[in-house]
Amino acid sequence: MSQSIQAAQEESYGGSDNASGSASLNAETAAALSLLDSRAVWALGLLLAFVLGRVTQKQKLPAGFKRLPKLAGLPYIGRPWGVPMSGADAAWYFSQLHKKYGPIYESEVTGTTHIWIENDKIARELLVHRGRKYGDGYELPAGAGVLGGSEVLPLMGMGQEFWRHKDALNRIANVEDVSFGYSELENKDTLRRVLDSPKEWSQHITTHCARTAARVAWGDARHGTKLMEIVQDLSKAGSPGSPPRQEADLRQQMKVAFFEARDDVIARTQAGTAEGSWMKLCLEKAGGLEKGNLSKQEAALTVGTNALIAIAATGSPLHAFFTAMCSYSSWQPRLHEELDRVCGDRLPRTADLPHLPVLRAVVKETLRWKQPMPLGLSRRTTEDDVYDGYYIPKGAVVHANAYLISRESSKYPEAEEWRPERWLEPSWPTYQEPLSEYPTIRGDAAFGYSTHACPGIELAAIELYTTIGAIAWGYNFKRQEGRQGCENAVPWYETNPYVMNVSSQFPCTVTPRSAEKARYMAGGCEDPSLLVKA
Ligand code: HEM
Repeated sequence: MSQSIQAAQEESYGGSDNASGSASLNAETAAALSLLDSRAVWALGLLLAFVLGRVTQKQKLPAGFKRLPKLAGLPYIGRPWGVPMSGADAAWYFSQLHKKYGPIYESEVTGTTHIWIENDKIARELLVHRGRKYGDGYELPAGAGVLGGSEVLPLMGMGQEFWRHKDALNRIANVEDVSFGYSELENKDTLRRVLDSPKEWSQHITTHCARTAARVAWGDARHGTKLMEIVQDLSKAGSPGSPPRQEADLRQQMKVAFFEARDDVIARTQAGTAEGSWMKLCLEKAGGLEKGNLSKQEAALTVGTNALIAIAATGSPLHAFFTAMCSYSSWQPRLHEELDRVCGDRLPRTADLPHLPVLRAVVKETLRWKQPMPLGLSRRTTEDDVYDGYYIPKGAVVHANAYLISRESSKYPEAEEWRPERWLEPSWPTYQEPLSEYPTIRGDAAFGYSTHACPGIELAAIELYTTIGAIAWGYNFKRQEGRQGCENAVPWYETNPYVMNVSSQFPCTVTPRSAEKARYMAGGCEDPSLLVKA
């Protein structure tokens, strides 16, 4: 076909004595035509595949069941495109689909059915009440190749091994003093670092999370330094196209760090100098741990990955708190008034929490507003199921979209706004009494639903309440004004495909609330080498 059109074209140009010009023209024309040709073949192929797909799809559905609303896609390959890779776009993308397809729908990617759940009622019905059918592990991009599903709890499938690890984790993560008192000790040092270099507030928050997690995990904050590097590398290794070599190195790096930290606790326990920690509990098989009976190797991996998750997960709402303070500064006087009235000239403690409803509302609303895991943690179904007449196949990947669930309009009017009053005033649908107990982040959907739901919720609660309380007790926060403010916008929402959402550092002016508070915060810092960003 292209040959005859080429001949006709030569004729219409009437030949040429410029041989090279003619040759290049012909080459261009031929290329364009072959592109046209290939487009036609593609179009025909796609049409054929579409028709075939419609037929086969209809055949696959068991009799008597309805098919969930399904996102359009290509047969066989399904819909591998669509979900934006990063930024607020992902959240926006799903809100548009939600409007069109409703609260539960499916899509297909290379033969796997993905189920998208976007309301709390359905998420609870499927993931809680039928939890065992919806609890199989699903390899995440950030986990694939780094640590296998058989080694870390969040990626494990259901079964005896899962329950043995889960039981052990629940025990170590829920002892009477979940943070062993380290959270409050670290708060004081963090305030000191922010005083020393306030522009580096984001770095200080990450340092705070790493030190606290390392102390809780191994009784020594120094192990946190390595974890900070690993958390950064882990997100890089999870990027599409990252070389397998890098993942293998990271896997090795993680294991070395976890085993070294474990051996350090063994040595300190033998010397009688080990402070309280998850690892010490495991080694002593304290608090009923003998039941789970994790080997030393399993304990090293369980404690290590738990510490890594704790750093990334708690860092997210701590960053979001700065965003909220810069965007809704009128709440600062109300928060300061409560903290001064209840705590006076010292930092807030766990025992103060029943008297700090405004602080708890600020924390809960921050968690709702900027979900740390906006698209949840995906699970696989272990058997076929039927919901409301709709067929959900075995092996489907189920995503509970935390971002949209936390924005259901009947429950959360003005959902895009950060409004702590929705937890404090009876006119809002989410209000609950008594205020000495509510609002609380315990049981919050941000910690997941399924049998895999977060075992770190108690530690997260202590850390978020006391750390945000301490920072708010000591400081005023202000976004940049004028031209600088326009150039350095406060980030709205950053979702990414790697599970955890943490905003990057943005310019925020952080100043001590008074000279007296500054003097208090200046006193003491356990590790002065961490005062300035290395
Ligand atoms: C603000 C802080 C945190 C948030 C928002 C958070 C959220 C979550 C979510 C959404 C899940 C998945 C639940 C599901 O599959 O349905 C999860 C699982 C998990 N979290 Fe957290 N988490 C936080 C802090 C922590 C901390 C401090 C620890 C450490 C003690 C921790 C350890 C874990 C572990 C080990 C899992 C996997 C559990 C399993 O697969 O059974 N998390 N978390």
